[in-house]
Amino acid sequence: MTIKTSNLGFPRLGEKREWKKAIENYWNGQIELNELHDTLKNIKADNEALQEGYSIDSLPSGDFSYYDHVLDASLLFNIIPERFQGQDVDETLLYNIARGNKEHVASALLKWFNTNYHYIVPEWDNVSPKFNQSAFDRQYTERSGSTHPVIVGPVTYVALSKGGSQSFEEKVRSLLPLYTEYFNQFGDVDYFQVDEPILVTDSSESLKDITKEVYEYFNDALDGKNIVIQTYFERADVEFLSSLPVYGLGLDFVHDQGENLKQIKNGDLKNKALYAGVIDGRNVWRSDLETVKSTVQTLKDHVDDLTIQPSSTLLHVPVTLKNESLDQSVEDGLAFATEKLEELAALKAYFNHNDSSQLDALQERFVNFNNQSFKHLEYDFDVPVERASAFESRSAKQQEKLNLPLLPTTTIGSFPQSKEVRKYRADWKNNRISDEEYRTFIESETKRWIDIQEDLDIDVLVHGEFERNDMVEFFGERLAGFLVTKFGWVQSYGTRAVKPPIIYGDVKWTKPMTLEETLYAQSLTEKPVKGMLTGPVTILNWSFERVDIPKVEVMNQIALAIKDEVQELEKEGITIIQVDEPALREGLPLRSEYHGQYLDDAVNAFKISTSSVQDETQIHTHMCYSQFGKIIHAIKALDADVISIETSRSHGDLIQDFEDITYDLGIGLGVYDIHSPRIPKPEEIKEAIDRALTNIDTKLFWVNPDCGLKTRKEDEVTAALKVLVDTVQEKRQALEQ
Ligand SMILES: CN1c2c(nc(N)[nH]c2=O)NC[C@@H]1CNc1ccc(C(=O)N[C@@H](CCC(=O)N[C@@H](CCC(=O)N[C@@H](CCC(=O)O)C(=O)O)C(=O)O)C(=O)O)cc1
Ligand SMILES: N[C@@H](CCS)C(=O)O
Ligand SMILES: [Zn+2]
Repeated sequence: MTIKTSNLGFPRLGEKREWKKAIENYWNGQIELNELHDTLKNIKADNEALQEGYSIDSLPSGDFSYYDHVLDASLLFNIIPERFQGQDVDETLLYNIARGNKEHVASALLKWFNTNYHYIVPEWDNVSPKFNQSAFDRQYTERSGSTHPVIVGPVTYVALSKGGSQSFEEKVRSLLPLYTEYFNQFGDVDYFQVDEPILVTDSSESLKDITKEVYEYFNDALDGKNIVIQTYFERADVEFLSSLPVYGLGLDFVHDQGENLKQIKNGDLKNKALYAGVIDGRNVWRSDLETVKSTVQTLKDHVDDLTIQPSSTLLHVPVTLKNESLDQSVEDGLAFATEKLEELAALKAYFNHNDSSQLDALQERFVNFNNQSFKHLEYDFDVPVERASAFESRSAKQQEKLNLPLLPTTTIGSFPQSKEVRKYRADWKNNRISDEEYRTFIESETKRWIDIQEDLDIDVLVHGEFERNDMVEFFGERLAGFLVTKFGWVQSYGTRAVKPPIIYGDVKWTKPMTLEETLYAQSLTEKPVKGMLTGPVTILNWSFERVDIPKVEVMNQIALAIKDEVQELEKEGITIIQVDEPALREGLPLRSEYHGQYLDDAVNAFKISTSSVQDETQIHTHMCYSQFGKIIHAIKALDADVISIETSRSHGDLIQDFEDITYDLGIGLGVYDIHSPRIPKPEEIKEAIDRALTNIDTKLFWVNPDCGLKTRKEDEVTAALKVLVDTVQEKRQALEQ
């Protein structure tokens, strides 16, 4: 049997983020739409040429996007938020929904399963589903050669959406003729890749009937066109999926704890082509091709029609190693998107042409890397994981020290990372300016923003994080055990990207990382300045983690390092320390059988970092974009004195979770959406506060924006914060009367 190769999706950012730069230039009016089209067309063509260069048998199409592929599906099927209806379906509408405009708020952003990628949540209220030809034409421009169009499947699409009075099933059914119309747009294609990752989650049991209905409908309507149901990130129910009338199944053989392979060996896959995800699509390690070889051999023995591919779209890994200048011994261990395609090509040559030369060369590099020992330190994880006193008594001591007003106001940490800030950092990193010049600049920016915060009359101040490129990469640059890349960008939301650091060895605190900037800021004001750290769970989840030791051990190593930093800050007189954990929810396993262990480990790691402080030191944490329902008890168990959370983009849905349990620790409510340039109206902020205060004790309540303000412009920040502080001051007066 000949084995084929395929790919599920390629990063759209471009090698050096050309995609981001073009779109942002278009938004800023620096280029016209034509030029945007041209640049994006070139990136797409480059991506295709690169994949063709590795003789991938079937390339994805339609995975490229002008913002987000879920939003693309919404435009394709006319699921347009009510407030944006009536406009032409074009780029203006696309970016209005994604970013909001002067009149209307943007749609909500949520995490795509357990990744750091955000999709735009479809809204069903009063929509008129129909097939939009213009949206299709932009998305699926013809390519020559073998291709499989990619689209998010109807069950997943509806499961990820919100609003509307129709039932889940009604929504799915209303889309089926539109998907058919979509399929019928194409002439000859290899197959249709219909992404249904929702079918690897717990919900998959309750979704079986409608899933069956959908794929039976397509089978009747499609006149023999080949559909592959693509799953990833966890094991699937192979027997059930095999019972559906589709041509093939896409399964993840990397993140399935061995369960997909077991099912294949068990003979659960019947009369289906198998699209086997054998190369890790979301971590950066070179594959052990000897092990992959034996997996593929086993699959070959059980399956008649076999295609090998990455375990998921490569959207979640950087484009290429070729622009990096890493030590060879480390680079040997890595494979970004391009190098993963090289691995597929080597496997194909081995299986189809009995040519093992490429495979042997790659395997030699894997072995070189893994022969080095990265585990040598001993750790004492036996440190306090409980605060000395319960919340009530320590919070009284904190208030005595801090003397904060009712409804204290604060921000989440970062202030605008302006072009100037980024330029200074780039100049410093490239040795164009000295350490001293960089430090002087960071200090002047910090001072400017301490003054702005004082003028605004905010109660608890922040230093602004001007010295940080990113809240995780910054710590990755300073902790032992991490390496950072030059161009290892991965899309996070819209045009915003991150460069996750790579954990390759034992993590260790070596010297203070945040002290200088925090103490400098504190020296400028009488008001408290929060120490600002990223927590161990988030550092782990937003890094590419080593896989040679258990994940929990890596998390605890990071936790000890953050504990060391917490203690340094406390020792130097910082009285409020915020340990951000925005990625805690995202790391939740997709199957609930693993939730308990994950949450226990995550809570424990946070508490390793934060429990050793005195009662008087106030520990804050922050989480954004989170759907808290399933983890609310773990959030409470963190025992943070104050948590600040995002609520405004979910239009208040989220606070319900905190209302539903007795959350009796400090809570700061995000009262406006920082992802949008829009300035909030006082009534909106007042409404958000009033709603929360109906159930949350006034004495426990703080007011803050949804998240850090690094992406916003200075005038947007000052205007929005003024509205926030003015509204709170009015509210305070009303409460005190
Ligand atoms: C809170 N969020 C975060 C997530 N994940 C993280 N790892 N970090 C997060 O903060 N996930 C969920 C959310 C996602 N939110 C965001 C918000 C904002 C960004 C963002 O702004 N990203 C920037 C890149 C940030 C960065 O690393 N900058 C570097 C490099 C700067 C740069 O572009 N340099 C230029 C040269 C500059 C010059 O010469 O003028 C270059 O390299 O070309 C830095 O500041 O040093 C973005 O631009 O997308 C991401 C996620
Ligand atoms: N302190 C960080 C948290 C972002 S989730 C910031 O303000 O950007
Ligand atoms: Zn945040």
